[in-house]
Amino acid sequence: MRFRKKVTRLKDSKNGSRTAEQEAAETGSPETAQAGRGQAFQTLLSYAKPHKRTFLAVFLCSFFAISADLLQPYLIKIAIDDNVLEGAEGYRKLVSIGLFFLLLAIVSFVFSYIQTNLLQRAGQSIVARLRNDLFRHISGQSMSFFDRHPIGSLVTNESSDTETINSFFTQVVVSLVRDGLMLIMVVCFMFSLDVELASYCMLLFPVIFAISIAFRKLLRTTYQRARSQWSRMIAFVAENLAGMSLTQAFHQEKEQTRQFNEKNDVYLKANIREVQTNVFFNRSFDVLGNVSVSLIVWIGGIAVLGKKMDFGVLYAFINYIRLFFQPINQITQQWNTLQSTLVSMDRLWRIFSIVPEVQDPLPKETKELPAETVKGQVDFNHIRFSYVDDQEVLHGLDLHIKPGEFVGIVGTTGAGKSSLVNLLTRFYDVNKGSVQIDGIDIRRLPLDSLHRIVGLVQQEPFLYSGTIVDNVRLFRDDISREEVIRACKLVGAHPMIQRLKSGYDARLSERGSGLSSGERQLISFARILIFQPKILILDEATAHLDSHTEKLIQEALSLVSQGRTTLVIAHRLSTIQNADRIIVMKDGLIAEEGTHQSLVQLDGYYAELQRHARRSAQSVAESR
Ligand SMILES: Nc1ncnc2c1ncn2[C@@H]1O[C@H](COP(=O)(O)OP(=O)(O)OP(=O)(O)O)[C@@H](O)[C@H]1O
Repeated sequence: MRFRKKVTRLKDSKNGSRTAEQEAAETGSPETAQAGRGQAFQTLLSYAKPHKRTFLAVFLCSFFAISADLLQPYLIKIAIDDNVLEGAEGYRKLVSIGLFFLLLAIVSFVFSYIQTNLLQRAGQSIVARLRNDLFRHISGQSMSFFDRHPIGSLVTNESSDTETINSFFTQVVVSLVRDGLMLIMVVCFMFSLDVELASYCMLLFPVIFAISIAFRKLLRTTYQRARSQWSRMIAFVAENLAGMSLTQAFHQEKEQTRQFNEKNDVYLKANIREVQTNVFFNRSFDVLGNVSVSLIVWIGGIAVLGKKMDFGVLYAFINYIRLFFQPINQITQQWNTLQSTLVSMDRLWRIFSIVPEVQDPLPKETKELPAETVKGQVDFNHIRFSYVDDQEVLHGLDLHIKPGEFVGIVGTTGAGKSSLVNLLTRFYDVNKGSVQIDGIDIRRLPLDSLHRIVGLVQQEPFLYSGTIVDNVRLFRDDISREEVIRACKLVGAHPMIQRLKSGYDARLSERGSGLSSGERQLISFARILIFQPKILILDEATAHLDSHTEKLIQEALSLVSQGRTTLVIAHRLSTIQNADRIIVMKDGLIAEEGTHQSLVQLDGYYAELQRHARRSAQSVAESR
């Protein structure tokens, strides 16, 4: 991955909290942005390196196309000064000049066509590779990364930021090459026609330079403002779409629409301001161009009247001064694209420079633990953990689970149940203490082995867009359809799948919508039977399941937990009544532990939770 190789790796601190550099890279302090821009730009160019032959061909095509364009006014000058007044002889030459003019137009068309195609192809393939690298990089990030980066903004990175980089190659680079070349050649033609008049025109350069400098900061600020408002709006839309059911359930549509309108308005204003600045900037060159033409007509006209200059030369000069402003106009119009490239590059660089907090161990520290030999002993040794510095969530928790033990975890919301199991999958790393499997610190296990050993059934299981079969075997073709069907039958998902129109080939829509959360959990259970992890974590569905699905889940759970160490975060206490041990969590610590019977007898926090659950169930039943 080029971008990742080249950027400065921002080192992660051992205990999981982020370094100052990492904070700075993510929050984008100006110094970091400045430091990163050079590297980011170099990296971007390294993406272009494999296409250097194409860029050379583009340069040659531009040269031929521009030469053909610029010869045209010169031909007309020859026609006017040398042939128009020559009678029959001049007429024949005029016909050949006309044909040559036509030939030049065809040459210009052909080379421009080839150049545009070559450049588009190179630009698109550069960006396709960049998008791949970015997607792979984001997919390899730890959960803390996703806590800090809204999905909407990552979508913007993956879509519009990479597309902007494409515009850089297909517009900015082409403009710099083609228009830069054109400018140089126009100046050469002007000097070859009349040195004095050409020298006057050179006075325009400092004026153009001054205008560009005057607008530079304003253009950048307005552009950046518009872009950040845009990405705020997209992030808002992405979040809202993900939480649409909640919005509707709590009749938040009006409020959310109001907030969206507000963001949309701010973006609209920022956008208008940006467009106004651009138009003003670009049109100021038009004005300068027209002033120059009138000066040339005045100075050149006097020279023609005084017989110091041929009329054809003046005609060609007027054409060239117009052509002189054309590339300048084009180049300055690319200013915006260049600005957007810099902003996008900055943003991509910030993402690319984030090293995942959770990583594979170094080779010398790696311990192999083949999945077949795992016994399933799990030890949480005095673990301390915080998502955010200074806000500890788990405070030195100790928990030792025997191979094959079924452990239920209960507690009030926010007690730290999910945080605890997230440490076992290494979605996050502990700040202090250690988590071990069969006596080996899980930070020493390669992540892919760890994830083969520890299986997870989430509260809201994620299903990919694809068929049921794809989702159970996770797109692995070496697992047969028959195995998938057998697993689904065992967990009791078969009748439900058969009710779907295309059965096992039914394509699930995004995130498995179309299936209830209980049904999605059943599919996840089938996955467990296919992949056979030695340790199973189940975050039980919180939604009220109908009694039939609840029974199916209970049965599936007792089936899949056989022969594996199982940790179940239970929201319904009935799920874990038969657990070997129940852990009761409170404020990031274990408050009580024991079997259901012993905890009821203790009449402590667990008994209180149970009474509370019973009261809630009663009031739900009464309200029906
Ligand atoms: N991604 C996160 N970033 C910051 N804080 C978090 C994050 N996830 C959880 N927390 C905080 O950590 C604490 C423990 O949360 P956790 O999700 O582990 O509790 P829980 O017992 O699983 O609760 P629930 O039953 O509601 O799922 C809470 O105070 C919560 O606000």
